[in-house]
Amino acid sequence: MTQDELKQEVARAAIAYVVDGEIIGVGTGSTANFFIDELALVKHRVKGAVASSEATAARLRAHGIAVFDLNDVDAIAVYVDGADEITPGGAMIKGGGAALTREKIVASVSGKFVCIADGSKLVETMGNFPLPVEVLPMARAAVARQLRALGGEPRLRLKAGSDEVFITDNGGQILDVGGLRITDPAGLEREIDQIVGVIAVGLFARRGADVCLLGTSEGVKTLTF
Ligand SMILES: O=C[C@H](O)[C@H](O)[C@H](O)COP(=O)(O)O
Repeated sequence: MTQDELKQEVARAAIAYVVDGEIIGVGTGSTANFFIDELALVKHRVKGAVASSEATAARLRAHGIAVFDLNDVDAIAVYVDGADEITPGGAMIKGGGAALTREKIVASVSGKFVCIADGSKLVETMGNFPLPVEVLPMARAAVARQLRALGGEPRLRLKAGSDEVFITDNGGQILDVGGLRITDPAGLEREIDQIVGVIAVGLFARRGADVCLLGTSEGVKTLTF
């Protein structure tokens, strides 16, 4: 099976977690896009969605799914999103698609985090995938120095195929931090969160996944944490 077929399988499996009549939290990225397309097939079952990015909001709307502002929503039963890496304990690196801050906010008010990922995302120790850190533009160099002091190798994210700096939906910039071997995800998340100028770090350890639907050649495996 191709990676896209695995993503589609887990996206389809995630529909089992949709709660009828509720507003659902929806993540960002290629796997989340497959989920949005599956959700569209059962859209009569949900009241609508809270989106974790402008791109996700646009895709939901294109399918005729109502998009709610998080400020108008008290609680979300289920949040469905992909991951760049996930450990057997349910900690994740996210933000390859630059949506980490809004993803973290929507996940924080959601009762259940359902991670959907192809099997290549499961790792014993995270860090091969450079850790995204969203920063205020004026603090970029100061934050980068502190990330270097933690042993990381930060690189400023540029727009694909260009020399222009990538700007997030929030007006932030992203430092992709290589060279880390993340043996204590919750500790590192706390440490990076405390650096002044950081908007959010793409480590989801203190609020990790509750369930991971993992796409493998033997079918969808369900990991619960
Ligand atoms: O910012 C993007 C998100 O954290 C994505 O969930 C993550 O990058 C995984 O994306 P994909 O499903 O495209 O591998």
